[in-house]
Amino acid sequence: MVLNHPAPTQSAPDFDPGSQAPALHITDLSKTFERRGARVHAVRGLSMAAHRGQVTALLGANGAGKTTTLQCAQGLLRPTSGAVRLLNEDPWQASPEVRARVGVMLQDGGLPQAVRPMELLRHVSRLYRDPRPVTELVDLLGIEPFATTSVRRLSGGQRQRVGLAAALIGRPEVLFLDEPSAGLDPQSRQIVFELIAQLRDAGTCIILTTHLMDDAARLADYVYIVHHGSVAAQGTVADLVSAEQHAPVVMSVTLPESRAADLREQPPWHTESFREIEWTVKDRTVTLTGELTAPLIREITQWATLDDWVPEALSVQPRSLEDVFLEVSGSDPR
Ligand SMILES: Nc1ncnc2c1ncn2[C@@H]1O[C@H](COP(=O)(O)OP(=O)(O)OP(=O)(O)O)[C@@H](O)[C@H]1O
Repeated sequence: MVLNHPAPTQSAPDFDPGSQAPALHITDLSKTFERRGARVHAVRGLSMAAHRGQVTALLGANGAGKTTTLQCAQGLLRPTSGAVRLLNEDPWQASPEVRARVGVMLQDGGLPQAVRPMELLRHVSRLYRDPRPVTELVDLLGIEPFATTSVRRLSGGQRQRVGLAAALIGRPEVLFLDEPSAGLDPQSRQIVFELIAQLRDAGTCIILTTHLMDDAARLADYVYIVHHGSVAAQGTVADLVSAEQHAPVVMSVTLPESRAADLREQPPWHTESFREIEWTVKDRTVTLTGELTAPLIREITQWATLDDWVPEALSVQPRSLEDVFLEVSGSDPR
């Protein structure tokens, strides 16, 4: 994991140096808006890269700057400063050829309300030279039952699926997905996730935003945690939760009934070396939370096995992506 404090203007990593240049490369991007006379810094010095054949996730709390970043990357917003290269062009001035190689699914589908999904998809398909057959996407995403119902009457999850189909018609090399699983029921979510994995395996560069840890953990090859408009941490999910960088946070030991009194005597967590560790005792279980380094874990296990008895339960839980996220983004809602 790379933790970035404070928001630096670091250049984004080349995830696989042996492969081609990143399909999307953002360097030191900033975007400010004027709102009622005040300046809003939506993105501040954000750098990132996204590669073909990979899913890159922007993970962040509400208002962190994810959508604004994607909109700059898609050429829908002009950056205040910084550089964006999408398929080696500036997306703000991109040629129609480059635009045709990019698929975008906006939050909540971003679809016109009055049209029916089938009409819409057929219309979109006429814009491309070699479109993916509409019927194939309708089947794949289970759109058939509501293909002739106007978008206005569709549920959020149905709109998402139509939006995704529309984004895929042009066989995009780069696919942007803003909150792809928002509003999806578990079955649709599964279908969408499998589709994303297939597209990734076929070489598509997929860039998605989410605030769902689960989505990022399941889908992403590389994660950028965005906080207050810049990258606060980045890495693969495995890197981000790595026990080598930061020790597991939670350890619990349950003593057998016969040793319960030991919890009240002089266990190691009363010593100076445990001063940064929080601990609680409930019944016969002690739970320790904090930066549990190997020596501290050894002290606990030695204590628990001192007189040749075996604890009733002993567990060390690794940090989850959510723990990491809360650590870098803080726990206050925005
Ligand atoms: N057009 C705009 N005018 C003024 N402020 C804006 C505009 N667009 C975004 N912002 C502000 O910029 C900040 C970042 O917004 P953005 O939509 O990029 O965040 P986000 O990470 O996508 O959030 P969410 O998860 O809620 O979609 C927010 O404070 C938002 O209010």
